[in-house]
Amino acid sequence: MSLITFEQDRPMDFIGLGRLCIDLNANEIHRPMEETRTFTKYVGGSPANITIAIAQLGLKAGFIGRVSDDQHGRFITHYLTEKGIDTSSVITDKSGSVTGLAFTEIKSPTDCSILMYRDNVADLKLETGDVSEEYIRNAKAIMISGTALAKSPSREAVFKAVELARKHKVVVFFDIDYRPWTWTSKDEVGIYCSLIAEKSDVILGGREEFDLLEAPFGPLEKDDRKTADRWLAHQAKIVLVKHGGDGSIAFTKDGQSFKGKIFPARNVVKTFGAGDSFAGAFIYGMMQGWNIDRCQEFGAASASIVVQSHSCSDAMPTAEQIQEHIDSYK
Ligand SMILES: Nc1ncnc2c1ncn2[C@@H]1O[C@H](COP(=O)(O)OP(=O)(O)OP(=O)(O)O)[C@@H](O)[C@H]1O
Ligand SMILES: O=C(O)C[C@@H](O)[C@H](O)C(=O)CO
Repeated sequence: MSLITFEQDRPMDFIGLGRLCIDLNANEIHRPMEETRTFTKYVGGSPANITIAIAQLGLKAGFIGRVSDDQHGRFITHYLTEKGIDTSSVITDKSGSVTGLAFTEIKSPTDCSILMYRDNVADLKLETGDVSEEYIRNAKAIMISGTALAKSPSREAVFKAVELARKHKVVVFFDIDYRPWTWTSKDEVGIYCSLIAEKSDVILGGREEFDLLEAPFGPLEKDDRKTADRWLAHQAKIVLVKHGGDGSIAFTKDGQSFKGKIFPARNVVKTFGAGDSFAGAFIYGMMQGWNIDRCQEFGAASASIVVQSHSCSDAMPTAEQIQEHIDSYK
């Protein structure tokens, strides 16, 4: 029997929840931000990227979020619509908030960083009233981004969405997605993200992200198996710990673990976007009923494609492109 069951009678496959932002990726690569003069604009925000990846793979996706009432907000909503993503739960925030910006610095294929401007951002204005029970009930799965827990009222909106998802047997994916901006303390990150991790079916995060969840409650052990067991004792059936270019390990409720293979990128442009493309393709695989190994392989191949591209959202591959990439390593 499969570890995760997706209710098949739902018109929507997947809902992303959280930030809808803009990435400004440096055009002049291999130099510090101080020397960068021009950037290319893309839709960004990790949960947006994951939802775009899933739509690109042919699944029916929607989004719950808020955008700013300006040109940037409209740019994002139009882009999602063009990608076939349902935006009926994407609300235009009228409070004078702005779109979050991520300036990316590409110093070398291994040295990349992100500088975020996130004061008064629209995505964190998401309210409980924006979360419709009917919308959630119509989906097979929902993905929560940990950053949506950084502030109220978005925090309460997340808790409402997760409770409704549980009530209607909608599979809850939780991507810890830690971004230092907008949180007020690390204890706050650990405590709120832990509360959602306890209620989630599948948890994805990097080693350091899982450490943040454990930090408020005792000395860190930095042990993937122990981390997984902590969450598998709650609701989780799969805990996936990501280790950058070294791949990932998936731990399952039945006590097994699976080390994901990687497809070393031949021509890395930048490192960010790997996690989002991995998550999109991994979730797609799960929704096809594939075994964990194959889901991880698909995720890793998608990430390998995206790190060789300038953007994240625009570069999300189709299922055929991912399969071709896998075959090219045989
Ligand atoms: N340089 C690379 N070449 C090929 N595959 C990679 C590379 N870097 C990462 N990956 C793949 O992507 C997966 C996720 O990467 P990573 O652990 O960096 O996620 P992340 O930290 O969430 O990424 P992001 O930088 O997007 O936030 C890895 O498990 C691996 O399969
Ligand atoms: O998540 C963000 O807000 C920024 C992303 O769009 C960015 O490109 C990235 O970091 C991908 O992991």
